[in-house]
Amino acid sequence: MIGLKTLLQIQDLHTYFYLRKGISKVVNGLQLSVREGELLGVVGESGSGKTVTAMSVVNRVRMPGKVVKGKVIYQGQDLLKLSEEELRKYRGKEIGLIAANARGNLNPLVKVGNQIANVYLAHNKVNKKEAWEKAVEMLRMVGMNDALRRAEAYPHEMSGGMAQRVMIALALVNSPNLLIADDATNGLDVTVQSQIMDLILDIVNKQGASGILITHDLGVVAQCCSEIAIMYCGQIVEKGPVTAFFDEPKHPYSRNLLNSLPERRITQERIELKGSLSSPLSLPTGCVYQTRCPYVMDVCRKVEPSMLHVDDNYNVKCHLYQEKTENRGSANEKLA
Ligand SMILES: Nc1ncnc2c1ncn2[C@@H]1O[C@H](COP(=O)(O)OP(=O)(O)OP(=O)(O)O)[C@@H](O)[C@H]1O
Ligand code: NI
Repeated sequence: MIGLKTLLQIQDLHTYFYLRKGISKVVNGLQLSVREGELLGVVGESGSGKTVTAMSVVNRVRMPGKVVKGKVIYQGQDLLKLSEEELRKYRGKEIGLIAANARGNLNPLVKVGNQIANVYLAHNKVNKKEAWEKAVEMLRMVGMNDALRRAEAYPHEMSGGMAQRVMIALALVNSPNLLIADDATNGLDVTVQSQIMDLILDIVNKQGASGILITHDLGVVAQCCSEIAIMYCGQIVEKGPVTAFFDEPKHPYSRNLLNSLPERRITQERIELKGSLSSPLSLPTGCVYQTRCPYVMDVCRKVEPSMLHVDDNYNVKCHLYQEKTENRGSANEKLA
């Protein structure tokens, strides 16, 4: 995978919520890049800011939230600098988003077939009939029996699994270059979950697209993704190839995550660790993980670590590590 072109680069992203009780710093200087053809799994505890990050990437954070700093560079263009109208050319076309909570993101008043057709119409030179046919074809592709009849249905007439499939059809109808799936299978039963995962993988592979898979399921990441990023308090604290990560996670938080799994078994259970995340309303100075870290040092309470490049395509945001220099190899002895 070395040398592949970067498709998306998130630089120093900060997204804050301005609440009555203070400023909630939900995303704090997040750095992340996705290369072409890569499927990146993003994992983190509930509340670590995964969804807010996904919404920030497509500039859909609304008051009281706001992206206050940073860049989201997609194929050389900073998406955060675009007007709403310019952005629309990217959303639903270049970038497909499967949002958490499918039903809440569908329009309750419009037949699902029309919702898909409208997204197709907006980006393609076709007439209404052709767009409708495309919608039905998409519903078929996402595994709906009786797609023609389903296209005529309203969201409330569908089960959660069906609504999720509609969301996927919507996200994929214009063959996006980048698919962002936020907890796409959350709340669905296990069989439907794996069908939907297969579908996403199949489409990403067939279209040569890139994907960001936001999930609690380390097993899915181990099975499906080429890269993994670990999120903590609105930052990516570790990112690297999946095989290297599961061989030897580097950040103390990642180690804690894997060790918390029964017999290091990778399961589908939601991640829950002892102690709680620092509140985004009062983040400590220095490293965000200092309050839970067994290796905490003085420097961690004073200086925020930078995202270090410790090995080929491998990054860790932790004072225990040193930037890889040409002759030194990876500095990973301190945790051994
Ligand atoms: N509209 C909002 N107003 C205030 N705070 C918000 C809002 N949306 C999100 N937050 C806060 O941002 C933080 C991160 O939320 P987010 O939904 O991104 O977490 P997540 O990692 O996606 O969690 P989960 O795994 O449960 O989906 C939380 O502390 C949440 O309370
Ligand atoms: Ni979420």
